[in-house]
Parts: sequence; C-alpha cells; structure tokens
Amino acid sequence: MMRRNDPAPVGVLFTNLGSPDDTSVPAVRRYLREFLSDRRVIDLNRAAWLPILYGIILTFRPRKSAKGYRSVWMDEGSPLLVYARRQVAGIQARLDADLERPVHVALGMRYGNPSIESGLEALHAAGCRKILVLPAYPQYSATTVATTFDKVSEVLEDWPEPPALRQINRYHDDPGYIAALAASVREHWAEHGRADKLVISFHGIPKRYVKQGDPYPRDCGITAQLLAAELGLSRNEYKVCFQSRFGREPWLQPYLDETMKTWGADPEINTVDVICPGFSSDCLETLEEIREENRGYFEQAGGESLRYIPALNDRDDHIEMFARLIREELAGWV
Ligand SMILES: C=CC1=C(C)c2cc3[nH]c(cc4nc(cc5[nH]c(cc1n2)c(C)c5CCC(=O)O)C(CCC(=O)O)=C4C)c(C)c3C=C
Ligand SMILES: [Fe+2]
Ligand SMILES: [Fe+2]
Repeated sequence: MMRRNDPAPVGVLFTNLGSPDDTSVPAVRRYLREFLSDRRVIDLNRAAWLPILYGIILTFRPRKSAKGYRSVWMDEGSPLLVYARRQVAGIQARLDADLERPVHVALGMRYGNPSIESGLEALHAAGCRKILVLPAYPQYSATTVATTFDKVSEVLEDWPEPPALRQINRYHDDPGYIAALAASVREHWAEHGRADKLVISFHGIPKRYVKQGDPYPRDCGITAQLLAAELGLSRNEYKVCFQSRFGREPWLQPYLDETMKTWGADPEINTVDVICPGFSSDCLETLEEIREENRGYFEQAGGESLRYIPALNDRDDHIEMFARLIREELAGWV
C-alpha cells in the first residue's frame, strides 16, 4: 500500500530507569518499592523475597539512599531526570531539523515519574500510531531493557488499538557512541592531564543472571574494547570493573570498590580516571558512588586522586548519536 502521503506523526518513547520524586524518605521508599518489586531486577521467589524487601530493605535503605540523593540533587530535580529531559529536548530539535514527517519524542521512566504510561499517552494524544521505544541503556540487560519492554506491553494491554512498535535493544558498539565516549575522555585528559590508569566501570548484575542467559557482560566487554582501541590504550593502561553491587550473592567482577582500595595502596598507581559508559546520564550511581564513595576508597587507601569523567549527558555528539540511531531505526516509517 502507498503510504508516502500518510501524514501521521511517528513517536519515539525515550526511557531510562527513573528516580524518586523528591529526596524525602517516603518518596525514596516508594521508588525503591516499585524498583525492587520488579521480577526482572530481583528474580527470587516472592515468598522468599517480599519479607526481606518489606522487613529489612524498605525499613533501612530509604534513609541511606535519600541521603545519597540529597548530595547529588540539582535545582531542577534528580540528575538522571534533568539530563533525560535535556536529551529529549535536544533529540526533538535535531529530528525537527532533519526530518520532514513530524516525529514526537516523549520521556518515560521505568520506575517513578514521568511514567512510561504517561509517555505513551502523550504520544497517542499527539496522533502517533507508530512508536519506537529507545531505552537509554547502551548495553542490553534483562534487568533494564527487557523490563522496559515488559512495562510498555503491560500498559498497552488496556488499549483498544495499541500502536505499531519498534524497539532498540542496545547500541553498545555504535560508532557514534564510541566516538563520543572517546572524545569525552580526550577532553578530560586535555583539561586534567592523563591519570596512571583509566577505569571503565559498568553497573553490575548478579552472576547468576548471566548463567541464566543475560548477555550484559558481553556487551560491556565490547564497549570497553572499542573505547580502548579508539583511545589507543594498551591492555595494562585500563581496567574494566563493575560497581553498584546490591545484596549478598556474587555479582560481576572485578568489583570497583575492591579495585580502588587495592590500587590506592599501590605505590605505582597515584591517579585514576574513571568513566562509566553504561550510564547515559549522570545519576546517583555515578555522582555519589563514583565521585564520592569510590574516590574516598582510593584516596583513603593512599591514592592521590580519582577523577570522574562525566557521562555523555546532553553533549552535542551524544544527542546527534541518538538522533541518528532514531533516524536509522525509523527507516520505512519516515
Ligand atoms: C545502567 C544499567 C543498570 C543496570 C544493569 C542495573 C541493574 C541493577 N540495579 C539494581 C539495584 C539498584 N540500582 C539503583 C540505581 C540505579 N541503577 C541504574 C542503572 C542500572 N541498574 C541507575 C541509572 C540508577 C540510578 C537511579 C537514579 O535515580 O539516579 C538503586 C537505587 C539507589 C540505591 O538505593 O542505591 C538500586 C537499589 C539491581 C538489583 C540490578 C540488577 C539486578
Ligand atoms: Fe541499578
Ligand atoms: Fe549504588
């Protein structure tokens, strides 16, 4: 059928993890309850997990996490949300300039607000009957990307006519993404000099999930290798680590915190640069966990300085990369 004159706009649902609505303990508790009730995130059977979640985690963790959020909160809100909003505005402006058919970009967070439901509804209200879902996670994991698609499907269960859907699973090896990461490292080096080591740190997941088939560490390894190659780094000039361990079971290793303690005490290693390519926006896990907590481990163990390289956030090359990825994935639709 000829569709060339079909004027209907196309939608892009840009998603990320989400943050609490504010830094109060009840808001953080509400957020953690939604997040940690997700079976893709915690796959333990409910009879075992819910007593731990409600009895221990939701009793003690909200207070600690709220303190962390307070230390990174921006005037406009959670850093993750602030950067996601800027990314959406930037991508919208680029697509408006590049494409003839109208494309609407809406933000939806997997947990908290603005929700995936509100994003899908905004696109529907704008007349979009075809929607591309773009989770802003470069590396695929069932704990992040698959649960986003699950949520989209769950929302659409109630719609009389769900839109046609496309989904982006990963962009871990996208040349524009790797080039933007490399440019951000070179700019950091130009400003601060080059540290003894570059740490490429990714959020971890339980090892058990990998045994069950989650391909996440493979994606992380490929990103790290491509970035190191682009920067011309030899094997002993960088190290891949995993951060943000949660719970008692073994997670992906080497652990960032242990590495920082060991390296801090190593007289050969005085300075480290840390980049976190798995985070498209700065957030609690970078601004607090890396720039505060792990910097503390390294420097208290005797290291001179740990310098955190900001996430790609709303850099022009990052926005341009997203816009190109979207244009490519919309082939045939626009
Ligand atoms: C970038 C990819 C991410 C993966 C993979 C991931 C897996 C994962 N996370 C938890 C538990 C927590 N993560 C928390 C925060 C958080 N996680 C990511 C990203 C990934 N998580 C981001 C971007 C953030 C920051 C959110 C923000 O508002 O800034 C938290 C909450 C904060 C805290 O209390 O420490 C938890 C808890 C698990 C269990 C998991 C895989 C199984
Ligand atoms: Fe996480
Ligand atoms: Fe953390």
